[in-house]
Amino acid sequence: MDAHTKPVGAVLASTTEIRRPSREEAEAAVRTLLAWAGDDPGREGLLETPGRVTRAYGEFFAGYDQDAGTVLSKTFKDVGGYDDIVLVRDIPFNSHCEHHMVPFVGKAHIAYLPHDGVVGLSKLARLVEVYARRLQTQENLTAQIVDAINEHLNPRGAAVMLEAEHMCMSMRGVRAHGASTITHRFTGVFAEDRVEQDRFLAMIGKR
Ligand SMILES: Nc1nc2c(ncn2[C@@H]2O[C@H](COP(=O)(O)OP(=O)(O)OP(=O)(O)O)[C@@H](O)[C@H]2O)c(=O)[nH]1
Ligand SMILES: [Zn+2]
Repeated sequence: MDAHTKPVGAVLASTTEIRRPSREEAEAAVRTLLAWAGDDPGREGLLETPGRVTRAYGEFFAGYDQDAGTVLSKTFKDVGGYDDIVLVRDIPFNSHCEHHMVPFVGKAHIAYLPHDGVVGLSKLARLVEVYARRLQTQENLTAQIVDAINEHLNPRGAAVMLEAEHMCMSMRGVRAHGASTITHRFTGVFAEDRVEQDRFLAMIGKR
């Protein structure tokens, strides 16, 4: 496969292969946006900006080149028979909304009930990064995290809650500063058993 012909967003609905533009083409697009904003891309202060922006995009959207299966591939079974809730809360994340390409910023709370071993705790935060570093809706991000946990860890249940502020709602448009959006998804035991759901909510301080 040509270095610039990668499946972009292969996990999204479309699996169409889109040619990845070269860095030079991406930098030219940034110069176009600078001029569209009303500035002069040729002035000294902006000369290096297209290079910086494309490098920043490389970080913001690194998730397209990452894979949840790789992150969750290593599990541990020697945990003293522990089989209760494993919960990591307040995992900070930054993502970009797919409608406006501006950030939404918040925290993720992730829990699962182990079935056949546990995963390293840092891997849950890495899993959030795999999907947050793409263009997203908060609902899709929530669903993708839960689906990956179910697919790769096969737990008795999984619970994910995200809380985030969307800059497209605070910096522009309706300008609802401070409004936060909460999404959650419960599967397995967390979906079937209100007691387990309540334990999750209590552990993240929502009850
Ligand atoms: N459901 C959902 N909506 C989102 C998310 N991020 C941004 N949005 C919304 O996407 C919608 C896009 O609406 P449009 O009417 O197409 O675009 P717009 O004219 O820029 O909308 P306004 O933001 O209301 O000015 C807006 O209501 C945003 O608030 C998200 O993660 N989930
Ligand atoms: Zn938006």
